[in-house]
Amino acid sequence: MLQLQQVSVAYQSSQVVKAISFTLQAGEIGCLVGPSGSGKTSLLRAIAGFEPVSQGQVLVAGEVVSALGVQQNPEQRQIGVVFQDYALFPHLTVGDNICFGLWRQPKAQQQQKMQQLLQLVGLSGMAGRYIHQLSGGQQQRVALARALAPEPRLLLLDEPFSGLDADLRDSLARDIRGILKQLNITAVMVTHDQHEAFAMADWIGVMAHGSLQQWGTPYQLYHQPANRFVADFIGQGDLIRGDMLDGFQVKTCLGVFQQPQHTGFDAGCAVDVLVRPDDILHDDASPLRAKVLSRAFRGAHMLYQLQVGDFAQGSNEQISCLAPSHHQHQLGEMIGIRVQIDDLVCFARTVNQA
Ligand SMILES: Nc1ncnc2c1ncn2[C@@H]1O[C@H](COP(=O)(O)OP(=O)(O)OP(=O)(O)O)[C@@H](O)[C@H]1O
Repeated sequence: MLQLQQVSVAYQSSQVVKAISFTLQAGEIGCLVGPSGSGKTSLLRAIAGFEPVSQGQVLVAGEVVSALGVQQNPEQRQIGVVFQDYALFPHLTVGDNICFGLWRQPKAQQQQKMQQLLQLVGLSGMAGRYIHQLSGGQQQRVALARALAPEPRLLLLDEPFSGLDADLRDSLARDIRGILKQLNITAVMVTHDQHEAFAMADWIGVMAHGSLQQWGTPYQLYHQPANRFVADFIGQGDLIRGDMLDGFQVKTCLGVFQQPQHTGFDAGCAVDVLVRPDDILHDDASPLRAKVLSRAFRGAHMLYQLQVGDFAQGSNEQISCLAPSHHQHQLGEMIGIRVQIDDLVCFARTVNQA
């Protein structure tokens, strides 16, 4: 449904999006995440037709809508956009906001469509209200209904939840995903919040400095990050030193870990091994001991920062452990841990990190 082939975007001479390619099938939701300035909005604007591409092409339903010398305007593309600030018309009612893009249709048809959409976004009975009479979450639902009204081929959402508080963001993201799936709408959302991306996306693209670092499912990004940047940006984790015993096994201060596929590193290579907090299980009976350096209460869980390795040898490796919060341990205490790494992720150790 949406295909990006080597898409670049430049402002004057500076290239801010660099040769990005990905594909979304009909009904799939993709999210672009990345730090501020990584080029997410510029890429979204190029897909929408608000910015030209400086290289590559964008295809919607197999048709080239952007390429060098080709620039369909946003209306021709039949793309709906939901902006960060909702961009609703304050002088119009909810109903009139939703009908705004339907002016070509007969009034009765507009009203019917509007009522259907209000029901879909959970705002039945609110057609007569003005925008300032709605909460932020309700306003965002109106913005979604307005973008969906002309039945776009593709929906683009630019940081749609950033003005809302954290609890509401998560639940609205899940609701909106449900609505888009119900309508089988293909969508691309930009966010810098990975939790939002996890709640919404079938596919996530991680961007840094204008380049796509990895395009994958949420599971792949978390468990099989392609590089250090993705490992660091997605989820929490620590890197500990490892030495490859062969292509499949690595020795660390937490023991030897292995995986059935070749790691890409040969015997003797010095690597860093990614350890996620959920790889570390707290177990008082375990002979593997770790020292509590700090702890942070997270409601159901306590996040412990632990020192591991041979302390006598001056090891200062640190990992995190997410333990049920009714296990209360003091700073400096030695606790038992077990390690359960299902996906082994190794990166070449760089000189300054040795
Ligand atoms: N109209 C413009 N003219 C010139 N440079 C721009 C323009 N818009 C964005 N940029 C620059 O392009 C780069 C990418 O910006 P962009 O807004 O696409 O990033 P982003 O990842 O969406 O950031 P944020 O999360 O802060 O919105 C930045 O360095 C920005 O300063």
